[in-house]
Amino acid sequence: MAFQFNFSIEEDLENKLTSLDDGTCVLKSQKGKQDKKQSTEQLGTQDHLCSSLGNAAASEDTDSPPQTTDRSGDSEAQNKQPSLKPAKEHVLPKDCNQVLENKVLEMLPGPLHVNTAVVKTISLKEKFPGENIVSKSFSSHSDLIPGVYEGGLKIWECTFDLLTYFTKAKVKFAGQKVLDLGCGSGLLGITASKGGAREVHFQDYNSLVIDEVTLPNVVANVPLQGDSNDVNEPDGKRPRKSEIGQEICKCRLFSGEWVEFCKLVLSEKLFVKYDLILTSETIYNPDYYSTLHETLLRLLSRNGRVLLASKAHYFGVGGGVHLFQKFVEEKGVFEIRTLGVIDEGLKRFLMEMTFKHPVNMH
Ligand SMILES: C[S@@+](CC[C@H](N)C(=O)[O-])C[C@H]1O[C@@H](n2cnc3c(N)ncnc32)[C@H](O)[C@@H]1O
Repeated sequence: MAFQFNFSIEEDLENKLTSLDDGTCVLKSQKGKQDKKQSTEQLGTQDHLCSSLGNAAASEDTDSPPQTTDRSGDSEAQNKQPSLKPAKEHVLPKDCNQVLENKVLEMLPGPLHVNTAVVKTISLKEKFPGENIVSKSFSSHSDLIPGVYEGGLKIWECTFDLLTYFTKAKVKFAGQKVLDLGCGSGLLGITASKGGAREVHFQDYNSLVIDEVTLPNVVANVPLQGDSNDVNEPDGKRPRKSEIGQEICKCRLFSGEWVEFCKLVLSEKLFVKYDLILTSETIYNPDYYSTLHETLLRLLSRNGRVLLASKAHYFGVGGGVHLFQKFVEEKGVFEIRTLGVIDEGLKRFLMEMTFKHPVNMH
């Protein structure tokens, strides 16, 4: 399957890269270490480091999580708890066109039922000088660093599995309120909005991911509410349905850790729960299962459903479908069932979760 990368690899960096047998790219000087290593870089052999390498010396996650623990100390204890990275909403800029400045758009290849453009970020270097999540990810040879960078800069394989499932199963988005949880590129939410969702929220752990990847992708693909994407704008100011060819979908973007994200949205007086929560490759770390489960429990509407895509197992981090399924079953709140198994390359699963006791609508 072809992958679309959001970051271009700078020439000098590219020259230092060498390919391993599994398609992974590593720095030539680091190949020896890589041969011995069996850790988080095994998080999916096909969607790998190359995507997060571009501009490796580049940006800074402008609001890195407050480090509640010293990561150089007892790493096992620290990894047990996701850092409580505060959540915030990323307000859409008045002039959305600005978001696409310095961005190169590419159409996603493959048999997707919607035309989706994704951005290649030319250079984050000037915008975010200094240390950053990209270079941290690069220097630790990892697609993610728990509590610091959770992998949203690239498009992970299971996102494409869910997109294919949407088409095959004719998933209905019309009129729904949708959450793309752990959105990264935001392709799931973007597809929902193209399918007529009334409102789509995007959440990613990292603020930089939202600003530099999700937001540009949303702006490039979703007709937004005038310049401000504000449904409260007087009708006369909004582009009419006929002008844009589809219903306007209200999009909101959030960064931060799941518990904090829940707190933020649930603090809104008029908050309405989600009809559909889409989530791809978010169950790799068993330490997060509790907060993820709690998030789904608190944010899903009683008759809503979660569509989740995951690899069978994430080497190095230890999570995977079976472990998560067991966790959910033990909690006893949701039904969890398998919708499909993709048995090429690394085995992957599509799962559905619904409340065991939905509200009787009649
Ligand atoms: C491996 S990436 C997958 C990105 C995207 N869904 C895809 O399939 O391409 C995992 C995503 O889950 C989110 N995530 C993981 N753990 C999280 C946590 N504890 N709190 C908030 N977000 C988290 C991160 O934002 C990250 O983007």
